[in-house]
Amino acid sequence: MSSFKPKQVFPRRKPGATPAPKGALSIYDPAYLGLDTRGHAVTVPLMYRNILLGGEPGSGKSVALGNIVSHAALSIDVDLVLIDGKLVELLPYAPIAKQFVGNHITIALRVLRELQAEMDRRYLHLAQTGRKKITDQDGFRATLLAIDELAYFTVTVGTPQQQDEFKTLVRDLVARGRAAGIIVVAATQRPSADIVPTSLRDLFSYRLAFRCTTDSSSDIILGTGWAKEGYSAKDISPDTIGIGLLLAEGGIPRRIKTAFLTDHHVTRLVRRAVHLRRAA
Ligand SMILES: Nc1ncnc2c1ncn2[C@@H]1O[C@H](COP(=O)(O)OP(=O)(O)OP(=O)(O)O)[C@@H](O)[C@H]1O
Repeated sequence: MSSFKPKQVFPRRKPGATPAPKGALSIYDPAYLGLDTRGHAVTVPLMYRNILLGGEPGSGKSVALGNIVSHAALSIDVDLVLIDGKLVELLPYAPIAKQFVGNHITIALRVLRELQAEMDRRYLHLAQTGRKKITDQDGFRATLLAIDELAYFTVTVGTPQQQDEFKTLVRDLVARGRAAGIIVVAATQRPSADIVPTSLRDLFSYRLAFRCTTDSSSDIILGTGWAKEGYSAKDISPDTIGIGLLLAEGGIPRRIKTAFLTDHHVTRLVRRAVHLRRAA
């Protein structure tokens, strides 16, 4: 197996700006997710992308989401907005998050509305400057919005109106956020059409399906027809936690094993991220 050493990339800066602190990563560089079946490192680009993670409870979604959020934590050129219906999964990253929301739909809606307004401001800037997407030279920081458990906010808590508003805001951010430098990474343990309708799923350029109970729930994450082609997350054995099928835009699903950060790793990583962000 090959071992992966994350590139220590110094975020690109405007000419004349103070240099980035040593060891900082950049959101413009791909995030390390784990290994493929040949032992090769698997990375996913984050900037201008959205990522959907799905699978049954305990299959490894939060660990994968943690890998992505960890890359963003160490990337001093991105703000983290974390919405965690389970409260405890993303909580360790709260010290470096611009906004952290637990299992509170009213606050989650307020944060999403603010992000939508920010996205609109950025589109106005793009329109005024005749360009199509925000870059690191624009003076706008990238934002990573991570949502752990879509279903919690879209079917479990809140009134039907709040749940609908949550769905609408997330859909808008997934549909229009990329060019505005807003990355959405969302996880769900309920891969069903009411939680992830096709029209929403298709907006995610990267999809990662962990073990699913049926071929159709696997297809809900990866896309219709993949199970028939032999790519179904139903075939992942319950004993193999952290194994998933990763579909990258335009490719075919690839079996991967995610890297596993222990609580201790995460604590140390966040401490490092706090230091890097203070020094930036
Ligand atoms: N890549 C991995 N390597 C080793 N163990 C893993 C890996 N991924 C997950 N696990 C183990 O499986 C447990 C469940 O994983 P995780 O919390 O990510 O599942 P989940 O799909 O988010 O579950 P739920 O939907 O119930 O929250 C983890 O606490 C960890 O012990």
